[in-house]
Amino acid sequence: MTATAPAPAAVAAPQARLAVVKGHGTRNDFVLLDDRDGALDVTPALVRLLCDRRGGVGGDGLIRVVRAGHVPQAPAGAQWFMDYRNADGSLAQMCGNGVRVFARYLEHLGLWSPADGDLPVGTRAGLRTVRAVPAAPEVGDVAWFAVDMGPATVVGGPDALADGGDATVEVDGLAVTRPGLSVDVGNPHTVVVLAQDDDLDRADLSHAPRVLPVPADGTNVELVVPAGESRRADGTLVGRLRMRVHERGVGETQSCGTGACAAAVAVRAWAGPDAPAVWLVDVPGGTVEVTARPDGHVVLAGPAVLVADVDVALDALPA
Ligand SMILES: N[C@@H](CCC[C@H](N)C(=O)O)C(=O)O
Repeated sequence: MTATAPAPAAVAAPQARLAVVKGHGTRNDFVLLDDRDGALDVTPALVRLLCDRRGGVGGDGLIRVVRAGHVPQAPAGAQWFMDYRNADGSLAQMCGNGVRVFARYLEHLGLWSPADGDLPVGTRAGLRTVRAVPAAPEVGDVAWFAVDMGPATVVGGPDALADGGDATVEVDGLAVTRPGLSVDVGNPHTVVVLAQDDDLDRADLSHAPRVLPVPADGTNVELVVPAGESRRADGTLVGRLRMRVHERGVGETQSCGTGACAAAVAVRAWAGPDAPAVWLVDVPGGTVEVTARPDGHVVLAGPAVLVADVDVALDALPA
């Protein structure tokens, strides 16, 4: 009689895992992915699943860190490329809150340190440079990052300003259609200035505002209320805005960095040459600072926070 070998103990099939980090800038939140060697196939479906707030990790967008050498469209001068995707899986050219969180993530990965000096980041909108700075004095003694966002331009030029805007925008919850101003910050924005806080609070951004003429590539819509000016101890005149935003490819978010730049540039263009160059923009998720430099570039400053390391069980995501 031959001995029967004992049955092997059941071994669970190894699960496919993906290590990601969750981070945010003024509660505009992102799933961060380290793909430094460009080995991952990040499909729109995977982005949607990871950004899903119930079935996935949850985020307004996904940011993939990849060496610029692995990205044919990366601009010259960058070692790292920020591959930004909206929560619906679509590509966007630029994310102002995201690029600060990108820098914080590189620091966390040991791939860059503020002590190394400025960080040039490749994006689909071109090169953006990030550096560590102290927060605006109105906010307190915390560490921020500042980003040279390049030029932010009123698309229709002076004609659009003279006409009160180059678009009309219909927002649920607001009785009348409003004029909007198109501003290019590398990605498209339409800024609507409202007269009072009440209007801003009443706007229903659970649906996308309807913009005419319909922008060919969609747009991010910012609703803005001017909230006065003040002087800092060093004499700097600072304007203040309240802002809510409906983002292309996402929905209403708690903050939008490129949107804050667009809002400050639009209000400044309407206000004329004596308007402040520095603006604090209060969004539902916090405060960012936008500075219009004499050379036409805008600088966006604000916080960048990492909140969790997540080991995602890819098999658990719905097919
Ligand atoms: N939240 C971002 C902008 C992200 C891209 C935007 N939704 C688009 O499609 O252009 C920011 O902080 O700038």
